[in-house]
Amino acid sequence: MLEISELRKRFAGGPDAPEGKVALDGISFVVRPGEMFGFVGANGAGKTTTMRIVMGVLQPDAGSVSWQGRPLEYTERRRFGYMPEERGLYQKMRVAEQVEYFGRLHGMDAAAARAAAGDLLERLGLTERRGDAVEALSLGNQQRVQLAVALVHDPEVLVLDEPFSGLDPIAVDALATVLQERCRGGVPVIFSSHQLELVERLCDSVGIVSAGRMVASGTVGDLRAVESRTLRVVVRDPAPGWADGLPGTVTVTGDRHVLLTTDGDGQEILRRAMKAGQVEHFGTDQPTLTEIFKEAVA
Ligand SMILES: Nc1ncnc2c1ncn2[C@@H]1O[C@H](COP(=O)(O)OP(=O)(O)OP(=O)(O)O)[C@@H](O)[C@H]1O
Repeated sequence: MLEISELRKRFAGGPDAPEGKVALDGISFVVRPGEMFGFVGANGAGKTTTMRIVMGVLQPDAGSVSWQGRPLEYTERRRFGYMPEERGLYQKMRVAEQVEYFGRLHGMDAAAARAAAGDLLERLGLTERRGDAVEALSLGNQQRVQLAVALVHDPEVLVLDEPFSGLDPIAVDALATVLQERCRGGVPVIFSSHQLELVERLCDSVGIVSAGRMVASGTVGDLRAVESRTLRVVVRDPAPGWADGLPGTVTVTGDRHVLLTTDGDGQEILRRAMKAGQVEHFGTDQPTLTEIFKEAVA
């Protein structure tokens, strides 16, 4: 597994902030083979810094990164697939040639690189653009090429900084399918994203980072379990004042009254609701990842 332990990083200050900036304040998490890990957090929370340290682009002040129980070195990192925040493609090089070239840089022979590039370009919807220079592509299509470059050498681990940003819904689905396949094949995948519905849909586990610290992590199910549950009761045409004295808030739409509460005795609330009118719904709402995120970083 990939193990990130107690990473700390402070950037040197400039004239405006001589004390410097603590970007990471003890970040730890693990990603297991076959696990898709969604790395989420507000702008500036520390996601990119963490991924750069994992990839050896930056050195931490303290902490360590290990893969399969051993500290990560250049040789292992070479077998990783990385999509950096600062996208890096050769603008004049043609699309297929570029993806093949990166495959060769990772040690593939020419035939294997050509086959893998052709397959990925097909999967990511770029076959018709394979002969175009990268600079002639739209930003979203350049992003697809960047993804093909990260994936071409069949990496052991994938570290992707906002891979879904700027992609249209068709490309999002194509990339999600490719990543899920790699994951099912045993590859740990870390990706950062601000698209929380997507993270919720795709990821086995999620880490929420805030100001350089991991403030919540686990499966979306685990994170939900520690959230306060909201009870939702919908009563049709109830007697006036039916919810007086009950905890929570009532909103009225037409003849439907909706009571939302995180407190109180559910059975008592149900009895009152049934006495007051026709109960159309009685149950707890599952918080979305967006709601969990907002609470965790508040
Ligand atoms: N090279 C640098 N020099 C100084 N400060 C930096 C540097 N790189 C990052 N930082 C600071 O470290 C903090 C973490 O930044 P980082 O890019 O890791 O956040 P992020 O979670 O990836 O944000 P975003 O969602 O906006 O991409 C920020 O306060 C940022 O300004």
